[in-house]
Amino acid sequence: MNNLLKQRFIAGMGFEAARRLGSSERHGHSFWVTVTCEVPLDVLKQALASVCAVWHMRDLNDFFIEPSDVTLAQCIRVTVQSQLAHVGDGGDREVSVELRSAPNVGVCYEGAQVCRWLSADFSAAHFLPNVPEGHQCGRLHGHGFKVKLSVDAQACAPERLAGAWQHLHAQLHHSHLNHIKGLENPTSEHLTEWLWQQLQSVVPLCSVEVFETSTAGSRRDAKGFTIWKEVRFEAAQPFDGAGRYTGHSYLARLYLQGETLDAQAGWLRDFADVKAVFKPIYNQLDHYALDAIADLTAYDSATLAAWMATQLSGALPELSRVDVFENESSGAAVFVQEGA
Ligand SMILES: Nc1nc2c(c(=O)[nH]1)N=C([C@H](O)[C@H](O)COP(=O)(O)OP(=O)(O)OP(=O)(O)O)CN2
Repeated sequence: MNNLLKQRFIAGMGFEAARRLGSSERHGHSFWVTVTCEVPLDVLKQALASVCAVWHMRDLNDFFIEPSDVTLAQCIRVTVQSQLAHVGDGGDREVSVELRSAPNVGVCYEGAQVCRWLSADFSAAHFLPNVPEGHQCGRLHGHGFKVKLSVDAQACAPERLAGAWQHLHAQLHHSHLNHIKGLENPTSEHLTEWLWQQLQSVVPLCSVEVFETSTAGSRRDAKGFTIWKEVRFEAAQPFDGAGRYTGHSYLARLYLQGETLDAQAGWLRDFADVKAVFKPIYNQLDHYALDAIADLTAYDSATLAAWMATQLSGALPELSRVDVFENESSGAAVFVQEGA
């Protein structure tokens, strides 16, 4: 197998603006926008900043009759794309846009599809009955779970999505998950599958995500399952050619993908295994300077993510993507593609 790496930078930015939608009163939002594209991070940030600057502290109805999340995301995408048309060899750039208009709602524009998402919480107890003896998840414990439900934005209004979730929240909140039919082995993967089955005929579903802890979770979509595990580390980064350094509290997010789950365990791979495989890499990074790593050729987040993906792909054949963030506004994603 030859693993090809495709890298994309991720830039995030906020803006404050007012709007009136339908018959609602004029109200204010703290919007947050994330754009992903292959162009260098500083170029991407500049393009995003030029859109956000125009709308910041303005009334969005001065620009649009109905400044819905979908309209704003579409406009950001087209504007960023046109700003990037002159970069490198030019041509159309694939730009993904995620717009969060409130802490729990937003839209995501990827490829040709615009998805509307709703995030929500529920608190519940569970244990995993099929883990090896002594595994911490074999004991009865609990989580403040988060879910993120994404639907086709053109075919599902926010109220319909919220209504569909209310019904499920009533079943899950303050429950013992193992007692719910279909959740006898309530791994994150089984929870996403259960939610997928419950919602599929009710709303035009794109994906279901379950955040079991603040560092690990699972996603179910039409292609199958993705899980992620996050690890934070503190490192110094060479800043320029003159010997200056800066530093970041980095976040690495490792994604594993598969169509089917281990029948016994009910998961793709134990989150704890993913963390254990990452540990030797973590040990080289945490509280070190990045230029102490001999085979790291540059110190930006894309190079770091690619280096991690190369180190990890042998031990984690299901690895599909590695994200590295320097902070909330600056990061990169490296996609692992199986090549010929
Ligand atoms: N693929 C899966 N692996 C694990 C699941 C799961 O549902 N799917 N569940 C668990 C446990 O329930 C556990 O609560 C979460 O695991 P883990 O990320 O290992 O939890 P920690 O709090 O120990 O992780 P930190 O790295 O300290 O944040 C186990 N695996």
